[in-house]
Amino acid sequence: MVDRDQKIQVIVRKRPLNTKEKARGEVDILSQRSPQTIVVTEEKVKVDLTKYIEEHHFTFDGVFSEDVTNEMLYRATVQPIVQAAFQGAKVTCFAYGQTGSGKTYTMMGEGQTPGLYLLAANDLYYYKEQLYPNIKLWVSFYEIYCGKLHDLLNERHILHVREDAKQNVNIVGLQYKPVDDVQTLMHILTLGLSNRTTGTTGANDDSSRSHGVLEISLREKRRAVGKVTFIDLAGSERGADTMNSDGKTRIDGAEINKSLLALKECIRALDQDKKHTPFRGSKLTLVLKDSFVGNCRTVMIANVSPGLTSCEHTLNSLRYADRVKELKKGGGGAGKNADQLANVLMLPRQNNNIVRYVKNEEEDEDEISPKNTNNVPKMTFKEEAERIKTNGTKPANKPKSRIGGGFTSPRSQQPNPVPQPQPQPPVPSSTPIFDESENMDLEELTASHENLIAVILSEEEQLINTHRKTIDDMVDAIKVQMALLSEVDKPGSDVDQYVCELDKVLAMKEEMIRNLRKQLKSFNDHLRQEEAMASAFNARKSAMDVFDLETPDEDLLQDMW
Ligand SMILES: Nc1ncnc2c1ncn2[C@@H]1O[C@H](COP(=O)(O)OP(=O)(O)OP(=O)(O)O)[C@@H](O)[C@H]1O
Repeated sequence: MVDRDQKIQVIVRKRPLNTKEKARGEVDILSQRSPQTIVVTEEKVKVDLTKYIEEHHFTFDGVFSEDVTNEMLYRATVQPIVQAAFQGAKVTCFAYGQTGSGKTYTMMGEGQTPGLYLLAANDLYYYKEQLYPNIKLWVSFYEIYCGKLHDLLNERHILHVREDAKQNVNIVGLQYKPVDDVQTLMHILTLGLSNRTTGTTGANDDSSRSHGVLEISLREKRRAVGKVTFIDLAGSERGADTMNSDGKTRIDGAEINKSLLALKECIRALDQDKKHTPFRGSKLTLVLKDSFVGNCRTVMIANVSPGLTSCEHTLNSLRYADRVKELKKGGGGAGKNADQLANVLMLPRQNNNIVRYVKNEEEDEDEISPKNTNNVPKMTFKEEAERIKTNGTKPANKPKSRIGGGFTSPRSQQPNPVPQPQPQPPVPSSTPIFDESENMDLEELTASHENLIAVILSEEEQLINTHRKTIDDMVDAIKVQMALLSEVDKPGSDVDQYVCELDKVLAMKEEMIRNLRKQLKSFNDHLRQEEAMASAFNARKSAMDVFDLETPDEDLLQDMW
């Protein structure tokens, strides 16, 4: 059983071999040696093709074998800390692991077997009824997919994250449903899960590429008391799709990778009582900011698959979990390379020569958040419009406008038909396509790729916001022009005034389009650059694989001697 006073518990759960794996005659490579230890038995082949076995030992707060039920797991891990939520704690439980390793089975359960969501809810209701009758439970359920938040209880509506003046992170528009009993919660969860799996389309879109976040908040009247949050993380191996042939899959994979690395750093900061938590490192950690500061109880469950074919992923999952919380310094699965592994990207080991580094804890959080390396000015469009209003087109001794001036016509006016934006011709890329790639090694290439993906993700969001804002402003501009026309048609109207106002409106429209196209071009250039970088990487990687085959590593040569 976990120690209820410990802030972080890292535990490992092994699932049984499934029917397919058994039918294939797969060997079980995982054995639990003690309640805290698990051993991976990896079969390796020397260059002379003789086989040998390498054992990897890992120690965690708890190791649970395939015989352990969801209920047993719950009693030992989450139940001891659930009640703390009524005393103001933020209880958070993560399920981490490769696709198919049992994350959803653990969280949601299957058939008649309830998962942690329902087992915890049962206990929360029990405590509420027995001890805290004034507290109400509210549920929200959303997913983070490709860096965007979707409300699973509101038809996958896109949600936006905002930080207020007090630096509280708010998810604007997220629906919270009151739940008075476990049956209602069950119903809500089923609805949310159906939105999670059916709401996506396309070959690469599935729930294993998204993080599912279920939050049960405890509130007394309007006051937040505490909360229990469950996060069914994206399949950990999805982060290795960063050099896939499909651009969307690559960007999505990089986002997953970034979020899992940022999550590891945030939990480590919590574990080590660091003053600074790098929660801005990803959308996932930003929305979970609350779970990394103050009165927190966190359980990370690393789900692992036992089959030989999953060996690489299982080792990566165990190494990740090992780094989340170091139980014994320099030990566990990290072994002699602990320091280096602290920063290694958790890619399958065939990509081991691709080493990527994240910032260490001492560095400023702003350095960890994606850098805005593009040339798009930081100025918001509103500021840009203000600038034009005040500097750009303001005529000297401007007569007071008869129609109020400016773009913002009152919302109470009759809506005008929204003009469709003119189709934009493709913008030729003038940015040099990744000239330096030829001089970079794989490590530098991977780091640059990571930065570029961060830029692309933030540019995409900015571009869509600017586009939306441009359409709104264009509608306002049309209203202003219609008002101008109706004024100029009146007998005795001031034509000079009309000319001056119309000129101002047209100049602003031109500036809007210019700004939008500038962002579009930068985004487009970066997408092309990313493609070029991915193909440079793949070419370099293939060359290295050939080299690796021809050059056996030193350990193996020594073994042979
Ligand atoms: N502990 C377990 N006992 C019995 N069956 C299990 C266990 N864990 C997982 N399974 C089975 O393994 C399969 C895959 O599990 P699950 O869907 O939970 O994986 P996952 O990690 O959530 O994958 P994804 O990332 O695709 O959502 C399911 O059919 C599930 O029934």
